[in-house]
Amino acid sequence: MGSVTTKSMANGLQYVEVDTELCQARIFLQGAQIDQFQPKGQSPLLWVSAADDYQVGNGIRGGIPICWPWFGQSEIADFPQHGFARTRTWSLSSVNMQNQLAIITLSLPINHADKQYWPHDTQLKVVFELGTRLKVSLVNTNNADYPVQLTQALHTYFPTSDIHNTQVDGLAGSQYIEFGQGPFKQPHNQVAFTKETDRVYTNLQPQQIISTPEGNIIVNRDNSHSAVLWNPWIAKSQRLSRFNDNDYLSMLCLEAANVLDDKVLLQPGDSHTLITEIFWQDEVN
Ligand SMILES: O=P(O)(O)OC[C@H]1O[C@H](O)[C@H](O)[C@@H](O)[C@@H]1O
Repeated sequence: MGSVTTKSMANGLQYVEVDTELCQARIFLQGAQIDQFQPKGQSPLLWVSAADDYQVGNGIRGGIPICWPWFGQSEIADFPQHGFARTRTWSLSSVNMQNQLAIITLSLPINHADKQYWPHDTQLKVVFELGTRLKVSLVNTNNADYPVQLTQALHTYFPTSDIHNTQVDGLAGSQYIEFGQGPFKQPHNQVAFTKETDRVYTNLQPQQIISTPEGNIIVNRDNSHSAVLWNPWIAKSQRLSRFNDNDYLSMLCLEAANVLDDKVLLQPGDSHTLITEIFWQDEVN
């Protein structure tokens, strides 16, 4: 039998600790941010910077920050990068065990202050399904009587022991925008890392494979035709908060998204679920 326990850090940050026959995981209520997921007998699937000190009000530099209700910079100056969901305290709505899967749902209460950013009557929840795989479903529902538009991303940080021996496959047919330039046609099915990479891909196939010296990580997306591929490389690593100068050697982000022409347009009463599922290709069962 597994255990799912709610705990607190000394500074008050609350988290849900999951320890089952299939995996070990940890999800913070702040940001509904999962920072640890490790299938039993396998390597961790999520990366977190050793420089992060888990402060109240900061997103954690690793795991899966939830970028919502916009990705990147808002069109409105002074609005926070990647929205506000990643620094708010979410409510733990339910915890279930189904077969050996732990299923944990959190929802985001929109308080009075947040209405300056998001005045719309919508509901946001996230469902984590934790087994040998990690499935994350971000569910938006529009309760307003007018259409609502948003962008979003599950900003997943993946580990590698050597970025120089890491590549991402499954990019054929896509196009990308990088550093404000483009769109460029993606020339090959795969990308390796030799410099700062910060690409917003559109028209993207639903599966990518990250090959690392530790093995292949499968990244599936559903209801998403866009994704962000990011490695800050040397100079940006030195400027990033909660990030060590050499951290770029041991991580990459591949972020399941709804951005650019893949943004979400919700008609009154409609729902949309952005899904990502990640697992080691050679699962141990
Ligand atoms: O530092 P943050 O606000 O967490 O953003 C971290 C990164 O997120 C995304 O991947 C963006 O494409 C990058 O440009 C940005 O640097």
